Amino acid sequence: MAELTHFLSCDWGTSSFRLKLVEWPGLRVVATSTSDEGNAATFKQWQQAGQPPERRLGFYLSILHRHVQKLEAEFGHPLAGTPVVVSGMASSTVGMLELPYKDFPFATDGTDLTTKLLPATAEFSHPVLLISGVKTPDDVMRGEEVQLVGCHLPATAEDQLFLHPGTHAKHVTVRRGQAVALQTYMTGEFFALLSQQSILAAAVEKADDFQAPAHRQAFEQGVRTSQDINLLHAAFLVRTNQLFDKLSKSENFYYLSGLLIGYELSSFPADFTGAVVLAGEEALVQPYEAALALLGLTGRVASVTTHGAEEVTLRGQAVVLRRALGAGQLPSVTTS
Ligand SMILES: O=C(O)C(=O)C[C@@H](O)[C@H](O)CO
Repeated sequence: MAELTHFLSCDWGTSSFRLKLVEWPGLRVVATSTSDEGNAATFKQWQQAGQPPERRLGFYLSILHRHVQKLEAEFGHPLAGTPVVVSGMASSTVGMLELPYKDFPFATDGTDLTTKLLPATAEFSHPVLLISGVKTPDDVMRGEEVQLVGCHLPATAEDQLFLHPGTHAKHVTVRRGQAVALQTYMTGEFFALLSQQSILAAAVEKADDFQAPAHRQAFEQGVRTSQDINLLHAAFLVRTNQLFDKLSKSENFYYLSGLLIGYELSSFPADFTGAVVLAGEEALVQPYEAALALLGLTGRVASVTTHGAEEVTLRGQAVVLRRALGAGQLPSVTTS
């Protein structure tokens, strides 16, 4: 038996899989294994495999196992017994094991999130702490609630707005240490569908240089257009931008991004003057920050602070892991 020195952080989303070996309690990432084996693709594979329902958990754990082996090889030590903390869509209808949502409101210090502990077995030698999502009467999230907890928001008298860009962008209102309202915007998913599967695919080319002046300009043009023109018409302008040589394909990528983010932010609450907390992948946080400024929202609110996705995921998972350790649900020692 040895003292707990590491945990495995699994952020298993709809379209991506991320496993990290993390030092405990310092939260330094030692090794990472990522893939596009998101829950949507894994669930499809599971359905195609035609196995009985009782094998589903094992099917998902075998993917986890393969990634743990990669980390083990990189780390150079066995990881048997090291706990895995899993957040995201793994607890959903398309995940390894469906867990019920925790109802809103929930405490932003992470004390009342729903979790399930799956003990280590002969096939998978790690206890798994699976974190469930949260729901309002008409909206849900899985994964972002852990990142919200990882923002370590102070319980202020003034409302805070947690913005999480992504496939399903989340806007969560926080009041005195409680998350009280949620709206999901399918911004990232619409972007993927329009830019990859519609007629606009021929007019758009993926780019990853938001700061290039021409890209930034095209993005800002998209944000401005979103405030004046109907979405269904403005989307077609992506095609005519290219037909009439107004924008290059990579500029169009940012124009479409600006359009959709602009439409999403159109519903920013008119009377909100509190603090905005923007957390997510850097490539998404940057354009949201720019759009907030362009729309005059940055000047109107108390502050806009930003956090990276990895930082808030690890900190949020650490809160939940610490709670499980404190409650004696998990041994504070590993078996290797
Ligand atoms: O719980 C579910 O079934 C969801 O669809 C939640 C989803 O929106 C995630 O929060 C982000 O992809």
